[in-house]
Order: sequence, then structure tokens, then C-alpha cells
Amino acid sequence: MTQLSPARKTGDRPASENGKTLYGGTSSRRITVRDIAAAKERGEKWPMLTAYDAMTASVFDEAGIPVLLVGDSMGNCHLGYESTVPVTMDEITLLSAAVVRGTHRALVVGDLPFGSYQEGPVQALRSATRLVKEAGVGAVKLEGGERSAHQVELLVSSGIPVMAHVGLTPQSVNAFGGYPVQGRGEEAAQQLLRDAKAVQDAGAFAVVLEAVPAELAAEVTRSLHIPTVGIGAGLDCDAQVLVWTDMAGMTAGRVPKFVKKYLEMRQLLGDAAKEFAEEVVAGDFPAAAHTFH
Ligand SMILES: Nc1nc(=O)c2c([nH]1)NC[C@@H]1CN(c3ccc(C(=O)N[C@@H](CCC(=O)O)C(=O)O)cc3)CN21
Ligand SMILES: CC(C)C(=O)C(=O)O
Ligand SMILES: [Mg+2]
Repeated sequence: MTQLSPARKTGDRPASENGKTLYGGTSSRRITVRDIAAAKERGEKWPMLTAYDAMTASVFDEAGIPVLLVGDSMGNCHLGYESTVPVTMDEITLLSAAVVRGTHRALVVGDLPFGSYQEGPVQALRSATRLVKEAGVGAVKLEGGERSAHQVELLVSSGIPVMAHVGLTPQSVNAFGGYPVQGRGEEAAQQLLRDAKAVQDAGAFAVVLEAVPAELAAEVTRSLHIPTVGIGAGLDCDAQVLVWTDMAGMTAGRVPKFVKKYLEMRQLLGDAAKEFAEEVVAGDFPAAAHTFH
């Protein structure tokens, strides 16, 4: 039998045999936040990737990735900005709609961009409502722990599932002065625990832990009943997320230390472009098979 997901530590049969796992499951209906909660109950780990267009999203959907994040990392990965800070609601809405159109099964989460929720719960609800109505996302994500708890509460009570994001919150790059690891030292660790608890209490269905020591992420994961989604947060989170252009080796320049490259896409695509160019220059393309008469 092909094992689509690893057997659980208990030595049970692979959870995929019942057809209900997030990754490797056989159900073709769209995944919901209830499925995410059930996975934590089963102790099942799951993968999440970013996506910024329908074509790439359909590849990940067909590969069985259960949750796709239309990250504001589109700013630097896709739109040529220096950071995520300039990304607008128009940009997130346009690309989120494309990702929803490209998928059948994945839960699509739209990232609320910088400036679209910081004014308060009412602004957050206006922005999140737009993403749900115009793009069709199943959930939204926003950055911040205690400081964003009121926003999370109003969205959730209005019927919009929220993924929170604590630790390194890249929209605060100008305040952090870069992208340093968070939660180092007793005081910072206690603050991170309070942040994670605050968004759980406010009703978030999951929380991203970015760039925090593995031991602290493990402690947060043990103390919450909602799943933690790690990025640079060690092995003991319930889920793992990577920016797709990073894991595919497509991102230009340096990538964070927590990235593993599963493909050298930049190199491969560049080689293909050069081969096409050389055939054109040499008069070898198009051949008979690509020609009408
Ligand atoms: N392509 C891309 N990948 C990402 O993971 C990502 C984005 N863009 N844009 C938004 C944020 C920014 N992120 C970043 C960017 C840099 C580091 C980084 O270089 N961190 C240092 C940590 C050094 C330390 O404090 O010890 C590192 O060396 O990894 C981390 C996260 C994560 N997000
Ligand atoms: C790195 C993930 C969690 C994110 O927020 C993004 O891609 O924008
Ligand atoms: Mg983001």
C-alpha cells in the first residue's frame, strides 16, 4: 500500500486509510476550519504553502496541500517590493480570487496586509469581509497576539475564521529593524505564550509561530488546543508553512535560514529560457512539428 502520510507515533494504521486526513485524504470537498480542528485532535501534522496565482495554486491543490496562504509575502516574492509593507487590499484581493479559482479542495487563507486592520476591529472586519465576499477565501490571517485580540474577536464573532500570527511579524520590519528571531530570553518567551493564548481565547482557529526557538514553540504547541503552524519554529509544531518560491528555489537572492529548497526552479527555468533563446537565434525553432501549412 502506498503510504501517503506517515504512520502516527502510536503505531496506528496510517491515518490516511480512513480518507479523512488533511494531507493524503480522499475527500474532494473543500477543507474547512472544522477539519483543521479535527486534525489536532488526531495529533496529525499538516503542510501549508503560500500561493499567489491560479496556476501555481492548482499544482499545490492537485498535490494535496490542504491549506494555501495568499501571503502578503507576495510583496517581495511576486510584486517586486522590498518587503510586505507596501502590499494593498486591492493586491491581496485580486490574487486571493485567483488562488480560489485555481483550487477545489484547499482551504484558502487570505493575509490581511499592513494597514488594513491596525486601526481597530471595525476596520479589520471591513477588510476581512471584502476578502471573503470578493475573493471567496475561507479564512483570513492577521499579525499580532495580545495587540490584535480585539480584531480576532470581532471577525470570529462575525463568522470569519481567523488564523493569527505571532513571534516574528514581518509587517513590523521597521520596528524590529530587520527579521530577528523572537522569544529569546525568559521575558520574551512569557510574552509569546501570552500572545498565543490571547489569540486562542479570542477565537483564532490556528496560529502561525514565526522564527522562534524550537523549545518555546513546542511549549506553545503543548499549551494550546488550536494548531500551531511553524515557520522557523522547529519540528514540534502541529503544521509547517513555507513560502512556495523559497521551497521551490525560485526566490531571487538570500532566503531565511529556516528554508529548505526542494527544487532548484530558478536554475531550471533559466536554463529552459536560454535553450529556447539559442534555438531561436540558431534558426532551429520552430521545427516542422510546431509549424502550420
Ligand atoms: N521569500 C520570503 N520568505 C519568507 O519566509 C518571508 C518573506 N519572503 N517575506 C516576509 C517574511 C520575512 N521573513 C523573514 C526574512 C528574513 C529572515 C532572516 O533572515 N532571519 C535571520 C535570523 C537571524 C537571527 O536573528 O538569528 C536568519 O538568518 O534566518 C527571517 C524571516 C519571513 N517571510
Ligand atoms: C510566511 C507566512 C506565514 C506569511 O505570513 C506570508 O507568506 O505572508
Ligand atoms: Mg504574511
